[in-house]
Amino acid sequence: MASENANEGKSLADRITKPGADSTDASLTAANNDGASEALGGSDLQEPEYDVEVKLSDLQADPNNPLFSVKRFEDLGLSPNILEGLYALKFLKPSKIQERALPLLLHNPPTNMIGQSQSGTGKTAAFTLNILSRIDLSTEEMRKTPQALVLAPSRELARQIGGVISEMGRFVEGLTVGMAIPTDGKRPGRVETSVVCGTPGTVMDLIKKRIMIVNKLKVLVLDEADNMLDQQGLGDQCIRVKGFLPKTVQVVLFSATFDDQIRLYAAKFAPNANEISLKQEELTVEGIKQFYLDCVDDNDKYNVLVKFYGLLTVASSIIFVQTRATAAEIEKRMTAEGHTVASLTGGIEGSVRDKVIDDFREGRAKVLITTNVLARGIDVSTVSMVMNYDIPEHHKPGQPRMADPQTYLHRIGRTGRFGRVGVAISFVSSKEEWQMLMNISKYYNTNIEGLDTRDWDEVERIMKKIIKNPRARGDFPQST
Ligand SMILES: Nc1ncnc2c1ncn2[C@@H]1O[C@H](COP(=O)(O)OP(=O)(O)OP(=O)(O)O)[C@@H](O)[C@H]1O
Repeated sequence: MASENANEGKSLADRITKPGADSTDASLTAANNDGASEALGGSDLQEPEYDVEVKLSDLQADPNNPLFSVKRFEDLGLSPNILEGLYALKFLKPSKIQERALPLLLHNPPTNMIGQSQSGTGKTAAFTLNILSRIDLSTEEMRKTPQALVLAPSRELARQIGGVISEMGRFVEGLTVGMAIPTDGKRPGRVETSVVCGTPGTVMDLIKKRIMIVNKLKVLVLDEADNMLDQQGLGDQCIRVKGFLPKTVQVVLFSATFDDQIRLYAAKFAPNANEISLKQEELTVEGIKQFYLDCVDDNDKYNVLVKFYGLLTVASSIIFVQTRATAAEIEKRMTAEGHTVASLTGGIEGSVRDKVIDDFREGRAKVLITTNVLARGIDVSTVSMVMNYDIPEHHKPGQPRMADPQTYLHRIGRTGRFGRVGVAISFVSSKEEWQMLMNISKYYNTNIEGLDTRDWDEVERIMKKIIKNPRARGDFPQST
């Protein structure tokens, strides 16, 4: 039965242990096919997950759902060894983005792509299947030559994507996937893998030092592309990386969000691209129920937070804050009060970050306090609740506070993955913050409902009512 399966409710990323974790070189690790299956640590992916199947088949039959599809993976021109990887993962049908993007991505001659779909709808598999289809592993030399490069905004996301590619390509003979992420001061080794996943700064460094040779590169993917092209530092580095690549490289940009300005810019970065886009009001995921909690002032936010965690047992949740200092402060206070929490922010050494996120994935840590560093892409299926302790905002010195709707959408998208149900709760401690949240609500034409902190029984009742799906049992707030 599904509940006895150690992998119940786990997403692909959850099931994958860190790629190349055994390697002595922390930055440049190769997870080959054998390593990928070893990474499962004896877990049984074949075991039926009835709840998932029933739920997914319902959703995938609803034409309005982003998981809806009329096609089968077999109709999308994928090779048998790639299909085998999908079967092993129990991917029954493509999601809408996979169904639409794959024929365009796989078509020859290769054409650039700017692809948009809601959070948790399977963009990673879409670009992974294209990569696996395009790389040439016919000779030993080619197997050691970087042919596909995926850039992501955080080391955690780069590692996650590397794991997904290894796992999905576990039946593709000769596949190796390398990580190009900061090494905590250790000297990186030469990149001799056909697929490389990394962060732009490190990749740029490796290319400049000629540790990574890119003249045979066929595919460049920017995941979270709007973020990658928007941020001053990341954007510059992405442009410089692209400048080193063959002119024929297929540029693939994916994200859940592309505002108008970035879309124009993306079109320059990926010229003549096929585009798949969504309207602003189509971006929110139905399974994610959005709420806000009124707090008297900034200090009161902490009281409300611990009250919430005191009343309800939450298995896996993420608390998003605006600054590293707030993350450290909440971690300290919650730990002192006996809560088991972990914190991951940009200031921490890479190897420590890896341990924190791996502990969270494996369920050893249930509450993760973090900044926007983990707002995007992270796929941990057991996350049933996201807290916006601080409402995401743009920082423009000297200007009035302004909500950041894109970051809001990505943060809340860490729950409700691929048809699952989740809750997002934002803390509001002033009129200004309430206005910012209402602006976000208007931006997406979505409802963000108030929870009354004077009646915690009611709060608990509402929370429990949302999770009707038995799969959510045990990973959602329970009465203590
Ligand atoms: N066709 C499929 N069938 C079943 N599960 C799938 C399928 N495609 C993807 N998934 C699962 O859905 C989850 C979300 O996928 P993924 O992380 O690629 O989302 P995403 O669209 O990149 O989201 P985000 O915008 O948040 O980065 C993953 O756990 C993945 O394994």
